[in-house]
Amino acid sequence: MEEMKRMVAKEALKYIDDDMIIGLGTGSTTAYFIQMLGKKLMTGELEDVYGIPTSHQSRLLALESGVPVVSLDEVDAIDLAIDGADEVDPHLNLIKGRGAALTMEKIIEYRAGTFIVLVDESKLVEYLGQKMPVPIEVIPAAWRAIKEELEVFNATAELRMGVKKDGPVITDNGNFILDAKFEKIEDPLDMEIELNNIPGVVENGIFADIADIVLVGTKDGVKRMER
Ligand SMILES: O=C(CO)[C@H](O)[C@H](O)COP(=O)(O)O
Repeated sequence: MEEMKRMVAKEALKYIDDDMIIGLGTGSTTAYFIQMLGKKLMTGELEDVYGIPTSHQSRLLALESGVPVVSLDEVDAIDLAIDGADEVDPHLNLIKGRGAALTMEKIIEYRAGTFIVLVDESKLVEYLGQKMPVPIEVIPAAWRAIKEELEVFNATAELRMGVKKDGPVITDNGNFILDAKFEKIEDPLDMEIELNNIPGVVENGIFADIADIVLVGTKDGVKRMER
């Protein structure tokens, strides 16, 4: 599994040129990419590449790896974004947010000229919701009301609890995460919009029609899916 993650991260480097602004996703697969990008910058193989982190995790790792960072309000455009995913359907719709960084990830990746997703083959599903719940970032005061309102969509939601921390997970934006298990998400774009219409929802982990390229690590090498 780790080898597949390294393989796709290495492949993603081929899309990076000098003078690019790159959205830096969150998670273990993107972490390999950030470290490899740092090495290319240190050796001078790449120059003047700046990263826009999507989380504290990616910001700290970028700084540690030698990737200079900028924020969204300092740039005119984002050339490319690289990130992992928890599920990918055949139309390249995604579920993201296991790392609770979905809001900033969507803010950056929606605006990137090209959004490239890095996964291993275990993340490929026939339909969204097949294996994973949809993480939903919510304003803390609204979590219980939203949990109940999600029943309209036949979804069962759990408040995500911290590990090595008592009580709920607090996102980088100071909010809670509800993990909502759906039976089957028939229309990802429609569900993404519906969920964001619930007052108190900050953002949800369905990324419909955003990914341009998915690089899939398999036992036989890297496969490329394109929209
Ligand atoms: O959405 C995410 C974080 O919010 C991650 O990109 C997603 O969970 C995949 O992570 P990993 O590469 O560790 O499997």
